[in-house]
Amino acid sequence: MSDAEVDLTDPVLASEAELAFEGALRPRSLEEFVGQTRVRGQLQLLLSAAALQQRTPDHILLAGPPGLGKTTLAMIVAHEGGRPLRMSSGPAIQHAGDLAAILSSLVPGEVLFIDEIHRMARSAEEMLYLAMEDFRIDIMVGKGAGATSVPLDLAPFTLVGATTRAGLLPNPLRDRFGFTAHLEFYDEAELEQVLARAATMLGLAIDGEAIAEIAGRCRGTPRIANRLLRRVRDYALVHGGRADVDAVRAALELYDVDPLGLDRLDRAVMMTILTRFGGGPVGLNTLAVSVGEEAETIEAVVEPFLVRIGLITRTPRGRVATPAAWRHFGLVREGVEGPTTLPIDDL
Ligand SMILES: Nc1ncnc2c1ncn2[C@@H]1O[C@H](COP(=O)(O)OP(=O)(O)OP(=O)(O)O)[C@@H](O)[C@H]1O
Repeated sequence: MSDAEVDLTDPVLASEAELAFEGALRPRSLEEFVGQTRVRGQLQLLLSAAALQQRTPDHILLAGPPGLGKTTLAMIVAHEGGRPLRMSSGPAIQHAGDLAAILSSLVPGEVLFIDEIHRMARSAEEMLYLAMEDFRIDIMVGKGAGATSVPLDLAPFTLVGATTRAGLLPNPLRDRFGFTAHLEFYDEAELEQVLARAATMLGLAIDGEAIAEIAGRCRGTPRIANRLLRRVRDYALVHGGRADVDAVRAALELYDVDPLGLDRLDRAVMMTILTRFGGGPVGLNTLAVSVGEEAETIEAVVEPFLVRIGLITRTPRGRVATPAAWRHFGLVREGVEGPTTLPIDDL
């Protein structure tokens, strides 16, 4: 996908240009990593203890929505311990053999990062149990009645698994991680730090007010913060002006990112709940069909943000719009008296 096709507020990484841009901005140490104070402290302790005992650190599971820093933390785990890093992902491991090839070629102490670990093949998952616990796998040789299993010792390694859907991992796999970190959305002060750091690295002169304006619109997600900053930089460059708050507002209006950070898909979801289903409740699949998007995207990307900023709630019968949502979209629920619009500050 080209840079121009990237949806600006989609927290999932998409374009090649962005990959290079992110690589340049990635923090390299826990100290440089902004926010997630608790997780940072926990990881620091785990890594320091392993270093003192001269052993490989425990396996680590990183859970949380896309773009919050899971890949960055995996790289930091390797970097801080001076260990090599091997990167793979669940969708790339479709057979136990794919995993056996990776595991058998690890060098002692290597960090193996498996992104989207919940999408790995079931047969590979089972192989991973033994590998994580005993640094050993059983390889099946031959077929049918003559098949035998040959044990293969592995070099000790640290598995860092990342998932946006921790609930989808089978318990035996989840239990084999020595530590699970739940990454949280970032608050605005933290996002301002992420943005200020990125602006410095990009050599972009931007004032505090402009940074705060971007921080308020990036859905608690550093990846989106960096992406919006890039568009603001382009805007200032093309218009020959400063990257000030006016440039931020103009650039983000151009890209259809509203003051709450809602994009076109968020708005489509909200308007569907509000106008087609009278505010809900609406089931996830019905909602997905109505807006023409995959249920998984709505559940993993759109919904957590809308819940977080208080525009919808999840009930056993489906998604329901909150009074704040009616106000934000300037709508009135049938049969309910009230003003049609209230300022966004009221949310
Ligand atoms: N705590 C942080 N401090 C500074 N920058 C950060 C932080 N977390 C993430 N970033 C920035 O956001 C970008 C995205 O982070 P990263 O790729 O680690 O997210 P992710 O959770 O692995 O996403 P995905 O699950 O989609 O791969 C990084 O390139 C980095 O520049």
